[in-house]
Amino acid sequence: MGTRDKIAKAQRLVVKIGSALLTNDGQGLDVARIGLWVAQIAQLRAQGKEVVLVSSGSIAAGMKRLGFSSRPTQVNELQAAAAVGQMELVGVYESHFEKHGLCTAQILLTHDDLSNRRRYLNARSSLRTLLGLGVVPIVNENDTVVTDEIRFGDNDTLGALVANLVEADVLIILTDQQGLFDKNPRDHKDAILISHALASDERLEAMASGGAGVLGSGGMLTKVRAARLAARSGADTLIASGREPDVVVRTALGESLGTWLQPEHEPLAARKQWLAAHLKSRGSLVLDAGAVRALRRAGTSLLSVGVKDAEGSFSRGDMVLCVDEQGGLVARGLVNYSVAETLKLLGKPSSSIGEVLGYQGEPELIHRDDLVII
Ligand SMILES: Nc1ncnc2c1ncn2[C@@H]1O[C@H](COP(=O)(O)OP(=O)(O)O)[C@@H](O)[C@H]1O
Ligand SMILES: N[C@@H](CCC(=O)OP(=O)(O)O)C(=O)O
Repeated sequence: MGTRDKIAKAQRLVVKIGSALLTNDGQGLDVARIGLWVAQIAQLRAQGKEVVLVSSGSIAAGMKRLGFSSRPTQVNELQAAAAVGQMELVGVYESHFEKHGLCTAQILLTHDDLSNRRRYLNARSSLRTLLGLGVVPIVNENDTVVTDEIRFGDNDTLGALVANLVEADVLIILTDQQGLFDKNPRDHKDAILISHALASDERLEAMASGGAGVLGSGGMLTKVRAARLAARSGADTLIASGREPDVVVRTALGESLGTWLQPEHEPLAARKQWLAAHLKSRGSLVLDAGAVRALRRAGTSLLSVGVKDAEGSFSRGDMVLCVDEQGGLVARGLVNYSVAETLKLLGKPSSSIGEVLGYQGEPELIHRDDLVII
């Protein structure tokens, strides 16, 4: 079982601070407490570690500034609050970090920035450059321009994707509870803290499905899912209380605080991680039993001979789901042919592609480098 001293050994960490913590019971930002988290991050930096901070709080800060007494429901008002509040949020961080001689940078990301491979590579390169220069990047979702369909929504997911992006060793999620309990501690006095688990343990989702607090967005469920996402690139996740004094520093010294969720598998290669996490599927392919076996056991490419049906509106290069004949998800991958071409190739050997389509493309429907087995 992995241990929390990994924080002490970690070279690169992502620290996520949630809305539930950052705000003074909905009364704007808790500036004094932000100073305490900044001091902990400064200690990590002083030990030579690179830290990316993912911080929520723009909407809560903007609400106070604009005099909204409750969280607006209209998207344009939420976006206005985020635009106003983000200014204050980064200002507070900048002034706290400055006291420790540290320089900060603001990075606002949207789903598109991470799902478009070129922009993903650009985001990765700027973050790595900033870290190399000793800067502490402060990331938030670009709430002012996102629409509902493309929102990350909660910052736990964003934190995990950033951990993937920079290949962090550890993702630390600071929230208003001591960690993940076996049930929502807000509703159950007898809830028990989970100290260690594998991020992939399916029982965690049921424990975490108790909903979010008034100020937060995703609750524990998005934190558990974030841990699973972070595990794809090999990162361990700590979910802990940001109200516990010096929680990060004490954990690094070996104290058993919070919930530690560790990866089970070897990290996926960066390209496959990106594939698994970012693209929305445009259709699906139904695989026969032989193809399912070949993909699962031998890690082969997917050939048209093993595909029985195709649906959706995908083009060459789009992401499709590969399902078995019972509808169970087997893999995701980038397909080499459009849906119209694929339908013509169903059940046919690769050697007939030239004859069926009138031109010779790749012999595989999906190359194994472009496939992620689920
Ligand atoms: N099993 C659980 N263990 C701990 N907290 C839980 C659990 N289920 C639901 N929660 C809720 O999740 C909340 C934290 O999530 P959220 O409000 O989204 O915070 P943040 O803004 O830090 O992301 C807690 O206040 C708690 O009420
Ligand atoms: N991007 C939003 C934060 C979304 C949010 O509240 O997320 P979380 O902290 O995970 O509950 C903001 O800055 O207000």
